[in-house]
This record gives sequence, structure tokens and C-alpha cells, in this order.
Amino acid sequence: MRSHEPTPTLEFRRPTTGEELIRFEHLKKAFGPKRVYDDLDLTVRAGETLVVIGGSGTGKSVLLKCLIGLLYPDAGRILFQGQDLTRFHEEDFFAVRRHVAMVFQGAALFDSLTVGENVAYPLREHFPELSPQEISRRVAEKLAWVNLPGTEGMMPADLSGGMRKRVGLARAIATDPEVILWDEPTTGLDPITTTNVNAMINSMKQRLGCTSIVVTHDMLSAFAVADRIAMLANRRIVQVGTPDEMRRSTVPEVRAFMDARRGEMEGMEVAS
Ligand SMILES: Nc1ncnc2c1ncn2[C@@H]1O[C@H](COP(=O)(O)OP(=O)(O)OP(=O)(O)O)[C@@H](O)[C@H]1O
Repeated sequence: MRSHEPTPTLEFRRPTTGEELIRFEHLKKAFGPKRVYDDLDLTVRAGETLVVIGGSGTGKSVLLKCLIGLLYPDAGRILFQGQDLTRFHEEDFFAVRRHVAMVFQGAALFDSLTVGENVAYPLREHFPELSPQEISRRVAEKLAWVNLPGTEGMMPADLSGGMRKRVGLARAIATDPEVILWDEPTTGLDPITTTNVNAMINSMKQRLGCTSIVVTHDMLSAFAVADRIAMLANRRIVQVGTPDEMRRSTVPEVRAFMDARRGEMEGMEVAS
């Protein structure tokens, strides 16, 4: 919880591709005795897909949660177009979430609402001025984008896991966010659905021109979508680079992580 000094609400301007959009600076975070970050630095550029890799429990999801105000770091700054989000109160993050949408690990749908009502939910929250016709139009558009046209009247319980995931995505992108956060988007999915999710991440970039941060330990997925890959280990980012730079890395933590996943990587080389 923040102290009650006045904070500005987020001022957003459309970024130019390649400019610095988000910067995590000297971030520290602990849960009791468990130190997650000691001094974490990471920059995200507008229009890129940045994949954050790292072992289990290294703090990949915590990073995304700090960005949308579900958690606060203990020290350091999170700059969004130069505005320090760590000074924002919880209620100020409402404005941030219109521009930064998170696709959760589970689809986290409202089971008592239809598919259409689920996708309409953030639109009603963030754009109360929209007419019911415009909301229906946008819902239909987003469901078509995730290859689920005409499913507005279905209930979440009637959908397969992969379909639920896609409805979750349609809901996350309903407000046309500039930044999409993907938390383990391919975990637990079969290979075909995984390929579809990777294609979706790439197509959102083409369609929305958005910036994505993808948290995963699925290296196939990482290499399929990343412009750059950041490796989290030992409570900090140990290297950021293009997929090729990471493949050729001599940083011990990166090498160890890649070597442990050699099977996956070889599969990828055969497949490509
Ligand atoms: N709300 C919380 N309260 C206490 N500890 C937490 C909380 N959220 C995360 N942690 C701890 O912080 C550490 C980092 O968690 P995080 O979920 O970011 O890991 P991760 O890298 O995403 O792991 P995984 O790949 O297994 O999902 C873990 O040790 C986790 O138990």
C-alpha cells in the first residue's frame, strides 16, 4: 500500500516503434526472507516482443504483476513512458490497465457470464460511453481475431481448455491495449495449441502494433515469438539479447539454462 501523497494519473502518448516504453530500474522485492530481486534492471522497447525466461520461482510472474499494480516492489522504479508507476496508488492502476493488459496463466473467465459478456467486460469498465451496438461490434471483432467467431452466446463451461485460453485473450485485447503481458501462455498446452498461441502472439503484434512481454520456460515458444530474450537468474536479469545472441551466450546462467533444455532446442532445430 502506498502512502497518500498525490500521484498523477497515467498520461499515455502513442510511442514510436523502438523507443523505450518501460524501464525496470534497480528493482528490489522480497517476500519475508525470500529475496526475489536484489537489483533488477530491464528495458522494454515499443513494438517488440520481449520474452523473459528463467527457472521456476525466479520471479518472472512477479515482474508482470509489479507492472500492473498487483504487487509493489520494495525499492527501485518502474518507468512507463518516464512516469514512475511505483508512486501510483492501487486505484491509479485502473488507467494503466487500459493500456497494459495481462493474459493470465489460467483463462480466469467469469463462469457465470457468457463468452460475449466476458469479452465485453473490460470494454464496459473502461469505455462506459460506448453504445451496446459498438460493444457488440468490438466483441465480435475480437472473437473473430482469436478464431472463435459467433461464440458470444456460449458459456465458458462448454469450451475446451484451448478455447478458454483464446476467449481470455479476446478479453485481454478488447480495449486494444498497447502492451500485452503473457504469463506462461503455452504451459500445459498440446503442441498444436502451443503453435496456435505462438501464432496469436505474433499476429497481435501485426494487428495491434503492440508491445508484448512474454513470461515462459518453454524455449520453443520463446524462440518462436521473441525479438529479444531476457534471462532472470540469481535475483536479477543476467543477459538480454536477440534469440541468436542468447543461443551463442557465454553467460554461465544462460548456458546452464539452455543446456538443461537442449532436448527442446534440438527439436526446434529439426522442426525449423
Ligand atoms: N504473493 C506472494 N506472496 C509470497 N510469495 C510470493 C508471492 N508471489 C510470488 N511469491 C514467491 O516469489 C517467488 C517468485 O514467484 P514467481 O511466481 O514470479 O516465479 P516464476 O518465475 O513466475 O515461477 P514459475 O515459472 O514457477 O511460475 C516464488 O518463490 C514465489 O513463491
